[in-house]
Amino acid sequence: MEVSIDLTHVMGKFIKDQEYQMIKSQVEDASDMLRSRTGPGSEFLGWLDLPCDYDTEELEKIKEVSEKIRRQSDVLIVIGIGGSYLGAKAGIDFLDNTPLQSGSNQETEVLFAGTQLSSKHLQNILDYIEDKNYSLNVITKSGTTIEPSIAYHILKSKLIEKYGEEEAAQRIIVTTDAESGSLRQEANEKSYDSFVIPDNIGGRFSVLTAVGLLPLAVAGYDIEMIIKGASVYAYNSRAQGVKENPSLKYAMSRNILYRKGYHVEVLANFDPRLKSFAEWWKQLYGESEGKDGKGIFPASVNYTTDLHSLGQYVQDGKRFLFETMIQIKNPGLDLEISESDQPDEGLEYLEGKSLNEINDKAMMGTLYAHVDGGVPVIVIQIDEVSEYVLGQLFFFFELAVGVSGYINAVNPFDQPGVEAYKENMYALLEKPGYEEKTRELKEKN
Ligand SMILES: O=P(O)(O)OC[C@H]1O[C@](O)(CO)[C@@H](O)[C@@H]1O
Repeated sequence: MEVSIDLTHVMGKFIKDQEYQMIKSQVEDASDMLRSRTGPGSEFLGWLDLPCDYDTEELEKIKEVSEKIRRQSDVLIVIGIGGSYLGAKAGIDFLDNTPLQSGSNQETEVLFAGTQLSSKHLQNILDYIEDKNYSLNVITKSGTTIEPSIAYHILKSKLIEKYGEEEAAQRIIVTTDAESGSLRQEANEKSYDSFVIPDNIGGRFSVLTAVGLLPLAVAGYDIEMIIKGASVYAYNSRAQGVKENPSLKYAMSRNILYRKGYHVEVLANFDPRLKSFAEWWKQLYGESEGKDGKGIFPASVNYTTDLHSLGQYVQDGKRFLFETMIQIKNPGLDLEISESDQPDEGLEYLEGKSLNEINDKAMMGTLYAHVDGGVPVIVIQIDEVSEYVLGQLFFFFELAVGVSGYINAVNPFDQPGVEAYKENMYALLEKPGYEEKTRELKEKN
């Protein structure tokens, strides 16, 4: 497989063979529970067979609608938050060939709105699209999330102002629940192009549905190859035990480390194309595992940049961290260091070497240093940057978190904790239905 895991730098020093042997049966039980759909949250396991049983009609519809958007618009604004945008952003930034701005080399640029409540951010988007043709893809499973609802409200009224009701309806694409919510109703009434987020797939596991695939197709990427990568990984992993299955090995090793007091996992990359991928991973792991007073806290660093900031803490600070480094074996483009015309520049030892080679040494140097400093380092290797590998990587992490949550005896498919702030916010905004909470919060002041 194009995604593999290397435990050389944790086994022995941080994980004893007996620990591995003793947790093995728990990992296999957790995996069986997932596969047999007998564990908590099993009504949300639609993602598990999704890539292998992909609905070809749905895929064709995604491609058709993406072509229509590409024909009519310079910009697609994806409106969504959490699982309703992180996967698309992760994929677009991972596959992006231009180092400076996400999506900027594409015919139709993909921007994201509704990802927070900043007026400045929204105004920047409004200014940017002023003289451009654009479409909106509003993505929300619940249809009630406040950030995308506000962004949609503002952007839709601008769209209608610019194009009129009739043409605006050709430029709005809704991705939401099959039946419930006002957005579904609006999509039906106005005949918008629309996609369904299946009931049995939670937001953070939805990247391989139209949620992630439509924006990726609009950005010009081969979504069939993404599904192919995920399906090959999903298919092969079905028959594999802990010894062969990279997701199970990952779930196993991080749980052994967690039990030994390594409570924070730092996902480290050595390529900015993986920066947004880490954001997708943080939501997937944070919402799936952080509950019932338990769970590994998922954090991320972007090396070598962060070696000059957080690197100090990782090397030398409090010892409760373990690192998971993603290594791209063939990163593609490789610049060579030419001969210097200034003899005392101090770079002579690098002449003739390439940037990828130097980056590789930076990674190995960091890995050895961190292991010596008491940080266990798991290495996940991917062959290259491609749609196929992206599909594999998405599925690798989804499968691992399902198993990992079960090993730690939590329901990895719910997220009750995110409601607390929402209730307070609604009460403070005096939303009807929250009167009692409003009174309670006002008494705090
Ligand atoms: O797609 P929705 O319903 O707008 O939700 C967006 C995100 O908000 C959350 O519910 C958390 O508030 C996530 O689980 C989800 O991905």
